[in-house]
Amino acid sequence: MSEAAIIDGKAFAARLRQTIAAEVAALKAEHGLTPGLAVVLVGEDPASQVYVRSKGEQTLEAGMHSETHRLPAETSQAELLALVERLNSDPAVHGVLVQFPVPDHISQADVVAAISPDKDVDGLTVANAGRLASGLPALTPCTPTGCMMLLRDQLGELSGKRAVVIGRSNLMGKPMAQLLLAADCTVTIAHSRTKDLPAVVREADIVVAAVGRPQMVKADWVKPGAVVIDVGINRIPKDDGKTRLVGDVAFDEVKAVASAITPVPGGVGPMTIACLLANTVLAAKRLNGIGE
Ligand SMILES: Nc1nc(=O)c2c([nH]1)NC[C@@H]1CN(c3ccc(C(=O)N[C@@H](CCC(=O)O)C(=O)O)cc3)C=[N+]21
Repeated sequence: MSEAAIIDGKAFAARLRQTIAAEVAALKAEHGLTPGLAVVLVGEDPASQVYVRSKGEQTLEAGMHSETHRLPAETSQAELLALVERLNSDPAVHGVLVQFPVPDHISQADVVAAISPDKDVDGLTVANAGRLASGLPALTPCTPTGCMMLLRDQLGELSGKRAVVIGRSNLMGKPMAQLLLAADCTVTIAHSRTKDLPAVVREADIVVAAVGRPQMVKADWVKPGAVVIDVGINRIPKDDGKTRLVGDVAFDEVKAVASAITPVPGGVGPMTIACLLANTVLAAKRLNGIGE
């Protein structure tokens, strides 16, 4: 067997952002509509600051309206909810994203519940999760949406494939499973209580790893020729005291077995932000009654 193709999510995301920029230009010219994204960051989590900055920059590069609301860590839940309410009714804003994690004194569930489903570009509200599960038009979470694009590009038809999703979070594992199911895959959701996880993963034509455990998925867990999508973003210490980014998959060994694999960084991560822009454009069109 030859080595796996390395799926270039960075390049794919750059092309997707160009397509989005062209669509934004057309919306401006034909409808006088500028899609707008508001990102809210509470506190000073260093990783979140980096992500939020990239989101703002890429939103502007696509020709969209961008606003970033940076609130101190002591912000009360009531203050945060009041900001979300204001953004819900602001006609220049079509997407509202509150960056996670939020500080411990704020309930993530309450924050999500306050976001208008029509502006929920994270696809996290109960309304959007239910719409996705029911096969209705929805805003779908960005990371799984990006994974689906990479899978379709790699495999073409997904119908009938066996997919194993490792991880069951509301942001990633559950919506990923729903999207794969909607594409007619046979889907298993595995998690920390799954018995004999390696044997379950070995059944899969498509493996999506989203557990947050560095390099957990080993070569002997993977069926030869499977496509492996690595959603993990783990910082591990290097010998020189600095850190490096690794996924949930033992990349160097798994690439000898898989037919295609996403690297970390440069795989799924860049797709997440590109899909956030795509969701914001979609929300702007739906809010303004413009057909897809
Ligand atoms: N409400 C909310 N929605 C989110 O979608 C959300 C969130 N909160 N909180 C944190 C996670 C994480 N996340 C990433 C986005 C981009 C990269 C990304 O661009 N990664 C690059 C670079 C990574 C780096 O160098 O640090 C890569 O993998 O190549 C990674 C992770 C969105 N998240």
